[in-house]
Amino acid sequence: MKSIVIGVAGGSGSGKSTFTNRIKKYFGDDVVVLYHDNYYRSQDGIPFEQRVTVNYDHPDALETDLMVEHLKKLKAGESIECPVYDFAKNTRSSQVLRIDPKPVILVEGILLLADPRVRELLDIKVYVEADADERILRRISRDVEERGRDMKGIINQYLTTVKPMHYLYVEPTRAKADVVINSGKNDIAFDLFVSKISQILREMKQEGLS
Ligand SMILES: Nc1ncnc2c1ncn2[C@@H]1O[C@H](COP(=O)(O)OP(=O)(O)O)[C@@H](O)[C@H]1O
Ligand SMILES: O=c1ccn([C@@H]2O[C@H](COP(=O)(O)O)[C@@H](O)[C@H]2O)c(=O)[nH]1
Repeated sequence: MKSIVIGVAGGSGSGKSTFTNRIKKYFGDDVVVLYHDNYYRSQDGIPFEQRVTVNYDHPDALETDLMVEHLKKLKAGESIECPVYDFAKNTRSSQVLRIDPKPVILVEGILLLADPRVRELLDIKVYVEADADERILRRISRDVEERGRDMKGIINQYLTTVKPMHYLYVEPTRAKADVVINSGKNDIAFDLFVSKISQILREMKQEGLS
C-alpha cells in the first residue's frame, strides 16, 4: 500500500487536534492519525510530584526515535503498536494501540517539524497558527477539563517551560511548513485539504495502490 503522510504542527492549543480530527472524521477509514504526544517518554521512574516539573516542551521529552520507526513501518504497509500517554498521570499508560496502515497518515505534534528525520518522512507539512493568548486560554480549559490539571500548575508550567520552549523550538519550525493555516477551525484550509486528499486518494485508487 502506498501512503501519503501529512504532518500537522503548531503550538500547544493552536488547534492541531481540531484540524486533524476534522480531516479524520471526514475521510474515516482511509485515514490514520499518529499523535507525537503518545511518544512522550515514560516517567514511571520518578514520583508524581517530580513528574510535574519535567520540561515536556523540549524535544528530548519525546521518544521520537520510536515514532520515526513506527512511521516508517506504517509507510511500508506494516501495523504498529503505539504507546498511549496518560496526561493525568504524566506518564505512559499500560495500554498500547494497534494502528493499521492506511492510504493517508496524519501525524500531529508541537515538535513534529523540529526533527529532520520526521520532516523527511512527511509529504505535506502544515503549521497551525494561533495567537499566544488564545493558545493559553484554550490550554487552561482543556488541561482542567481533560488532563486533570489545576490553574496554579498550568500557569507555572506555562511560564517556566511551555512559553520559552515554544519560542525556542516550536515557532521556528513555522518556516519549515509547506502550508501555514490560521486556526484549526479554518474552513477554507479544511476544504483545500479535503480536495487535495480526495484527489490523491482517487489517483491511488486508479493506480491500484491503495
Ligand atoms: N479556532 C478555535 N476557536 C475556538 N476554540 C478552539 C479553536 N481551535 C481549537 N479550539 C479549542 O481549543 C482547545 C485546544 O485545541 P486543540 O485542537 O486540542 O489544540 P492542540 O492540539 O493544538 O493542542 C480545544 O478544546 C478546541 O476545541
Ligand atoms: O506529561 C505531560 C506531557 C506533555 N504535556 C504538555 O502537552 C503539550 C503538548 O500537547 P498539545 O496537545 O499539543 O497541547 C506540551 O505543551 C506539554 O507541555 C504535559 O503537560 N504533561
